[in-house]
This record gives sequence, structure tokens and C-alpha cells, in this order.
Amino acid sequence: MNIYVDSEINQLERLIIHSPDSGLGKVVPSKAQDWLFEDIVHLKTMRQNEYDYYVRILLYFLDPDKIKNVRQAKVGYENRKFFNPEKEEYFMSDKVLEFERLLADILKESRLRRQLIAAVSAIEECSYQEMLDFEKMDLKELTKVLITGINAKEEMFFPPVPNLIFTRDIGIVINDHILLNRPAKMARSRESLLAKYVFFNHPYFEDLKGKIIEVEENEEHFLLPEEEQNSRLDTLEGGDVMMVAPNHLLIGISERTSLEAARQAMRKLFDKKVLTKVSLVKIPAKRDYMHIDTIFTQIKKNVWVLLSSLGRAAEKQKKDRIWEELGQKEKAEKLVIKQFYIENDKEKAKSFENLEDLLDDISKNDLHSDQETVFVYSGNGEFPYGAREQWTDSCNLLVIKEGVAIGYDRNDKTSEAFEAAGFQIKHATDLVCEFEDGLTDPDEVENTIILLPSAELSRARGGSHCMSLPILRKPV
Ligand SMILES: NC(=O)NCCC[C@H](N)C(=O)O
Repeated sequence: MNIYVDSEINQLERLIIHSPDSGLGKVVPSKAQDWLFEDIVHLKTMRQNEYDYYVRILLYFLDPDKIKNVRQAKVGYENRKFFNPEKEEYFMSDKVLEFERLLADILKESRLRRQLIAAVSAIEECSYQEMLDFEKMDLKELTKVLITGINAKEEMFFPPVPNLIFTRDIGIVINDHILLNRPAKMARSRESLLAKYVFFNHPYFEDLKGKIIEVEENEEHFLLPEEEQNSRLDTLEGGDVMMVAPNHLLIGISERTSLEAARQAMRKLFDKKVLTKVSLVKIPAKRDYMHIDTIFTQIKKNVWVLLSSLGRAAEKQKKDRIWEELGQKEKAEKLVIKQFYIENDKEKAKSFENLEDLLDDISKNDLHSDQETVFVYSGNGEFPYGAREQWTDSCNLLVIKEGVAIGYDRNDKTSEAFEAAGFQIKHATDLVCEFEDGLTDPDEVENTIILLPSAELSRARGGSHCMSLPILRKPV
């Protein structure tokens, strides 16, 4: 299978998703935060009224033959087998790939089944007997257990991995390579283990042989005293990695991605000659921001959506420094940007003052945009909407083709800002009706922000960018 991504905006042709599984409906309030959810979610609403629309939109654009006869009025919740990867009736597209089905495919091989059962049993500290019981399970039940932790009799062996819907974070395709994550949070470790097995073993990823890059723990870590060993040093999550232009990768240094891991990834990519330019963007390490893709994403060659308080606005606030020196509490949050690039076989470095300068440089110099670079700000840059809407993923959009992106419907001020920048705003539910009635053709949709219903999805703190792992885009 062809794997290639060299931009964030060129036509999306193939991606990996994971539909909300039953494990998400088992999150209890006392564990919601540990499992990285802001709240418990109503699974039925999240699936039928929200996520299934995401899938519908993806299919209309990437694999229209699969969806053309599935009209929304006919698909009730009890009858949503078409969207449920556990069912025979699941749509099974090779453009919109479901992680759970990829996992089920590799579990057919007994050697891999045994290895994966042993590996998961080890990290989840299962008893030996449980491990033997897993080996006796049929394929369907075993797949369900590995993802949700729960068997057919509803017995729970280990916690679910509710964040697997955010497939972006398990790995990033960089040209024809893939960089796998090393998650910062325990709640996400089983996801990354399952992902490793899938990418190393699924026949679809045959072409990735020798092109899978993993982040390894620095050997010095093993020598640290126990108290200091508790936090992992070398961690990297896909939401912090953005392939913005051929040869140019952004890596965020954040709550989740460490400087050590970012540096290690950059070294490996330079040594393998996969890239010639890497920009490291250090953002404040806090839950609000999590990954760089919660702060900005690209919509067109010359259009970006971002959080203004971390952009040039923060620069202006630095003028308050005189008061800060006199004791006033520091207001501006700092963002540090360093760019490393290879020129005439030598590695060079330079700095950018603020996020807009970096993004403008990418638009003009890497992507050769001849238009003015446009910045759409979260919440239209107005207090307090910028922060409110960033929290519910106003800056985390997935581009299906240049200028056409999927976002959430709850970020009203950001949508107004998109409208003011010349975009059409369309609710996914309306657009699906138009597609069904033949009033609009996906090929003709341009400059449009498609809004997904998001009341439940946003409680998990990730948007459509996080819910996608693009593996094929039209090359730049
Ligand atoms: N790329 C992203 O920003 N992913 C969002 C991940 C949300 C998930 N609840 C987490 O905290 O890991």
C-alpha cells in the first residue's frame, strides 16, 4: 500500500481512524482525568450524532461509492452496523482504514497473537492464567479485549484505551517513513504497543520495512534513582509532529513531547536523509495546550488557524516587561522556535520571534504561496473566546483537500473569523443531506469549513486533526 505524506493540506487519500469503542462508555468519573478525559461521555450520542458524521464526510470525499446508498434517515442507532467496526456489515474501506480491523487482521497469525497477548499481559500486569485465557479467545473477542479491556461477558481485565480515537497521536507519516510515538501518559501506552505491532506486521505496511522510526529511551535513564525515573524522559506524541512541507517537519516540545525525544527524532530523520529542515516549537507545558496541533493547524497554503495569545499578541505583551521587572506577574506565555536545516552538508540553526513569522515563512518559502498569509484566530482573537474555543479544539482542524477542513460546531467566534476570511461554513448534517440529494458534489466543495456536532467529542479534548492519522496525501 502506498504510504506518503509531505504536507498538511494536499488532498487526503487515505487515513487511519478508530470509531469510539465500548471502552469509552465505561470511563468512570473518578478515572476520567487519569484517562485524559475532561468528563464522562454519552457514548450513543457521541457515536450516532457526532463521530458517524465525521466518517460520513470522510467517505463522501475519500471513498464515495461506499456511502452513496447509506442515507442518514435509514441508519438508526440499533441499525448502525455500517459504522461499527465489530460488525460484518462495517463499510470496510481501504481509504478510510479502521485501526481495530487492522489489529484484527494481524491477530489472525498465531505467532503474532501469542506475542501481542504476552506483551499486553506484561504491561497490564495480568495473571499468567488470564494470559492463557486470552489465548483461547476467538479473534473477535480478543480484538475487543485488547482495545477495551473487556470480554464478551463484560468482565474487565484492564482499563480501556479511550484515547485511541485520537489516532494522530500514535504515529506520523513523514514522506514515505513513519515516526511512532512514545507516549508521555500511562493511559496511552497500550495504544502505542498495539500500533507498533500493526505497523511492523500488517501486509498493508510492507513498504514501510526499514522506514519505521521509533523513539528509544536514553540509556542514562536506567541509571537514575527510582524517584527520578518515574517520569519518562524521551516521550513524543503524534499531535506534536507536523509534516508541513516536503522536507520540513515541525516538532512541538510540550507537556507530552520532551526536548530529548524531539532531538532524537530530528537526528534520526537527518541521518536517514528523510528531511532537510526541522523546526522545534516549544510551547508552555500545560494541559490546555497538550500538543502543538491544539494551538495551530494549516487550512490552505496561505491560511492558518491559531491561538493568538501564543502568537504575535504575546510578543506585544512582552512590552510590559518594564512592569514585570518592577515585580508585576509575568503575563505573556512564552513560545520558543528554533529551526535546524542542512545547507551544503552542514547543519545550521536559526530562530523565529513568533509563531506567525514561522508559519508565514512556511507558506511563502516552503510552499511558494504568492498570496498574503492569513491568520484566523481562535475565538476571533477576542477575550475570553480565544482560550475558551481553543480548549474545545477551534485550532485543531483536519484538511480533506486544500481549503476544505473539518472542525467542531461549538466554536462560534472562530467560525465567524473563518467566514470573515472568505470561507463558507457548513454543518456536517446539512452537507450530508446535500450530498444525499445530489445538490452538492464533494468534488465541487471549496473554501469550506465543515462543522461536526461536538458536544460529547469535545469532552475528550481532541478535534478532527487528532482523530486522523493520514497515511496518503497527494504529494505537493
Ligand atoms: N493531537 C491531540 O491533541 N490529541 C488529543 C488527545 C486528547 C487525549 N484526551 C489526551 O489527552 O491524550
